[in-house]
Amino acid sequence: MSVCTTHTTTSGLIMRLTSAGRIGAVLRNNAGRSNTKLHLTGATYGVRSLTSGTYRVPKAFNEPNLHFEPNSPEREHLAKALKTLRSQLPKQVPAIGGRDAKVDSSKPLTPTHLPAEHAKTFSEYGSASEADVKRSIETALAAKQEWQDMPFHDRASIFLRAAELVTGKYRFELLAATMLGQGKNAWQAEIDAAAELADFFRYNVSFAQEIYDKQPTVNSPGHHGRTDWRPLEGFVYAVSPFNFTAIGGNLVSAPALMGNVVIWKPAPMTAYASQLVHNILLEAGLPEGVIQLVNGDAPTITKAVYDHPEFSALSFIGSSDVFRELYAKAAQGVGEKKYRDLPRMVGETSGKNFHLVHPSADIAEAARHTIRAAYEYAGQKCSACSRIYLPESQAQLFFSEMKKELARVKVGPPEDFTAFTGPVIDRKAFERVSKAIDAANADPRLETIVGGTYDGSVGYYISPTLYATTDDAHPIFDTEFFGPLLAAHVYPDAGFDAVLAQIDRQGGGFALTGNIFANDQRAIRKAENRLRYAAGNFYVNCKITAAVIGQQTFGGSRASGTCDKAGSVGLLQRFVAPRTLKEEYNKMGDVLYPSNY
Ligand SMILES: NC(=O)c1ccc[n+]([C@@H]2O[C@H](COP(=O)([O-])OP(=O)(O)OC[C@H]3O[C@@H](n4cnc5c(N)ncnc54)[C@H](O)[C@@H]3O)[C@@H](O)[C@H]2O)c1
Ligand SMILES: N[C@@H](CCC=O)C(=O)O
Repeated sequence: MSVCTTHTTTSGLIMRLTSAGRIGAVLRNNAGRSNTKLHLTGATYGVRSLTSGTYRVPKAFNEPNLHFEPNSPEREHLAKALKTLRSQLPKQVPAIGGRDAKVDSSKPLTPTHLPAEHAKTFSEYGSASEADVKRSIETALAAKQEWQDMPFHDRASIFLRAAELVTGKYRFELLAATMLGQGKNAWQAEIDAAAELADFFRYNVSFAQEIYDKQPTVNSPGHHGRTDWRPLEGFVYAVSPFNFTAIGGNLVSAPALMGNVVIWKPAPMTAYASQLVHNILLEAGLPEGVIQLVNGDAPTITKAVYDHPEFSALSFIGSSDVFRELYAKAAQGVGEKKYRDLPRMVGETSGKNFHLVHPSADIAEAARHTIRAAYEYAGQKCSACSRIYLPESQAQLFFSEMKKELARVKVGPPEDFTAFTGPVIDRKAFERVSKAIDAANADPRLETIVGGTYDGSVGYYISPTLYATTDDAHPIFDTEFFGPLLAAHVYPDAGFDAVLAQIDRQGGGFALTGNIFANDQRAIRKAENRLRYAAGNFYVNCKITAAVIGQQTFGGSRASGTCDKAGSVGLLQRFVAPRTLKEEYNKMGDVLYPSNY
């Protein structure tokens, strides 16, 4: 029989000491409800493994895509899921996520609208106050010890189970949420909210295994060196953008898998889709406090996070300006010695991505790739093509191929399966892009090849637009519009070397994605060499969007980000603080060295 005494720690962790020296702990969440029970032995917290073996995680694989052809069963399932979701709108999303989280109806909720139909409210989300965020941080920190002590195989199991939930039970719900809430068509939602999300969960598990496997291989006789891949102390702040449901999933799963706890602030337009992802992780067995989903005003949430001494890393994806602001604030805090650690800044941001067409290229193929890269999802992928460089001899052919193919492209709402592309995300985006179009239409240096129109009466629609110019210094090549707006520079065929220098120089300081279309291998080699720092992802004879997890790691440098590469070991590595261990098996015997005699 063991006797229990109970102690409450400042972090809200209640520990029971038993006469047998075992510690039982009950974690409490914000509301003070007990939600997790565990038994701990001696001074060790967490769930111990009582089985033996160095387990290997299953090999990761890319989720096979569904294609939604007419009359396919998946198209039918998805149409049904869309209809169901529509009938439930607006979806209410609590300020703080969690298994039993409820919307506080005494507080105002913020609406989001369907990008394709702005008169209709899609979600209404609650806003966390500074005090709510502080409590969430404490809840996360209280969950940390148990989480980081959980054997890796068990942590991995949770994310592998989540991948199965994403691709099975919740696939169509996730797709419908991403389609209606973020304005993606079926295919764009499929490659994001089903495939990429599951791929991140599965591949991150393999990347984590790779990290843990990295151990010293050279040991002097009688010595043994090891690496303890510690999670960071404190907590990680993850801030995700509107345009990919999967990105939020990666921003939280990468640090969490390595034993960290995370405060997750998703973009408002993904409040509902992010809640689904969070709930999937909880259903897969993620302990409640490990990822704290917090909605609301970005500066308020950020203030609470940045005021906390245990803020240890920012994991950000979004625009360059916001990242710079968050980076600068963190640096200020570092200067003021606000934090125990030197918080890691991990961020992927904006792009001004290019296609380069060489005179030797297959022009019709280059045009098809360009349409997908520039106009899919209304040009709202960070990787989207927004500047293209065309040789004078091929420019007219390229333009006529673009016109021919674009005549087949339909712009419409996500529920119309025949629509190739849809609206931009919200009024702010619509105003930004339509203003740029007005300016371009009135600019005598630019020739309108296609598009140049917009219609915001029902949804935020901008027609796929292409301008051409011979002005090699036009500011249109330096601004990220984040819409279906492409600008072409027509260069003299003999000026290939000069255009390489121009591409490297232009792009608003960003360096995310770029490519070359060419059949001349010497041109490909030259472009690969000269544009080495102009893009973090450089492609040859294919479009610059749609990197596949496990195949093309993703991320840029210069102003585009810290280039830690989503979908790689590199990203996970940012969320560990390795400890070096060395053990000697021999006795020293003598303090003096032979040379001292
Ligand atoms: N490089 C990549 O991998 C990648 C991927 C997706 C999107 N992006 C970029 O993201 C941008 C589009 O996404 P967006 O419109 O959601 O970006 P955004 O910068 O407006 O918002 C990103 C996130 O930051 C939050 N945020 C905004 N202001 C903030 C502040 N002052 N303090 C704290 N948080 C704040 C937002 O609420 C959101 O959660 C584009 O620039 C695109 O290129 C980059
Ligand atoms: N990784 C995606 C882009 C993500 C940003 O929006 C791509 O490669 O197209």
